[in-house]
Amino acid sequence: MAIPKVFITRRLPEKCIKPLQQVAEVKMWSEEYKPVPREVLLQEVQTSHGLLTMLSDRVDETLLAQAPQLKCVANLAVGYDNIDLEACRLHHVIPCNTPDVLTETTADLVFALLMASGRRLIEANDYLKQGKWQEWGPFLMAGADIHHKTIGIVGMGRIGTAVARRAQGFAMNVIYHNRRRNVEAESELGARFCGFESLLETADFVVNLIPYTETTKGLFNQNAFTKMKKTALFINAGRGATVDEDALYQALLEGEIAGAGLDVFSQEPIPKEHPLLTLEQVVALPHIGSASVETRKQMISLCCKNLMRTLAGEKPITPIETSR
Ligand SMILES: NC(=O)C1=CN([C@@H]2O[C@H](COP(=O)(O)OP(=O)(O)OC[C@H]3O[C@@H](n4cnc5c(N)ncnc54)[C@H](O)[C@@H]3O)[C@@H](O)[C@H]2O)C=CC1
Ligand SMILES: O=C(O)C(=O)CO
Repeated sequence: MAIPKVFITRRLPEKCIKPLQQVAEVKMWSEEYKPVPREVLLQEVQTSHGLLTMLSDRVDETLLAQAPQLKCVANLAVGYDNIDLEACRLHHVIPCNTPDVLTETTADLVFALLMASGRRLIEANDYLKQGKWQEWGPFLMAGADIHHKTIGIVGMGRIGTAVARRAQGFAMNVIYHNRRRNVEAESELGARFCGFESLLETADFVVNLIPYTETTKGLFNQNAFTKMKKTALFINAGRGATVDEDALYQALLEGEIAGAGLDVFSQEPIPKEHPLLTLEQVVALPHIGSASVETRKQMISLCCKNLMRTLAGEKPITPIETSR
């Protein structure tokens, strides 16, 4: 094959993609913070052998039908709900993701979000900077304890297990719900398997790390929030669409649950005027779970390696695995 062509859908540091540039003609969308327009992407795929995509790019039948030479889509994320896997299979395109390299970084952020929500860190910071701090008071910005509380992890895969390991350091009681039993987490971390409803009723911190699929769409609905303790905090770093956000807003407003820490939303970026952002008991982050400089470089490097291998006719390191 003549030199293959790769299109990257966001501007990435030249240094990170150098190895890829040595084996392929690489073209990159010029913006770092704006997604490539759909029509540009549809144009570019017509001549591309490889694509390096972001989680905001839809890789579907329409796109793949216009990409006769495409061999690989390397997604800069472990989640792959933006990719139609069946369409990839039909078009003989290998989809890849970035598992493992982001696990610990994302678990750090999940724990930070849990702590920020429990101990009201953002509210307290704003209170001080807005000049509201006049005197020390016994219950000034008093939050919820984290140590010795029960954490309920929904989606006990790689990241869930890494969060459980952190929770162990805080002497938390770890319960989890997952499609399959996680024997490693049970034996090494003392995590206890639970039915979904039982977890909701028991946990002080409900942590969502489940992928978005047809089955998990809107899993956290009004019924789920009603089951949670009134003192519970809901942490979401999985995907926004696994949550009915109207129901979450109502649950927070009516005191069905005490607060939420959210890194992901149904619509990203979430509009500034969204009702959830008006609540002081909500800590909201712009989807930064895996956003450390080191990890983002590793994710880019893994995407490049997957593309290079596939274009050379070899097996990629991390083709998307759906059987977990
Ligand atoms: N906020 C952020 O920046 C990030 C978010 N994520 C999200 O976290 C998710 C998890 O990532 P990993 O832990 O690496 O994936 P994983 O595949 O190791 O873990 C997911 C777990 O969820 C379980 N699961 C799937 N469907 C289920 C269902 N219907 N009921 C019960 N359990 C179910 C699977 O069995 C698996 O054990 C990703 O799919 C992504 O959506 C991942 C990285 C960063
Ligand atoms: O990897 C993912 O799935 C993310 O959401 C961002 O790292």
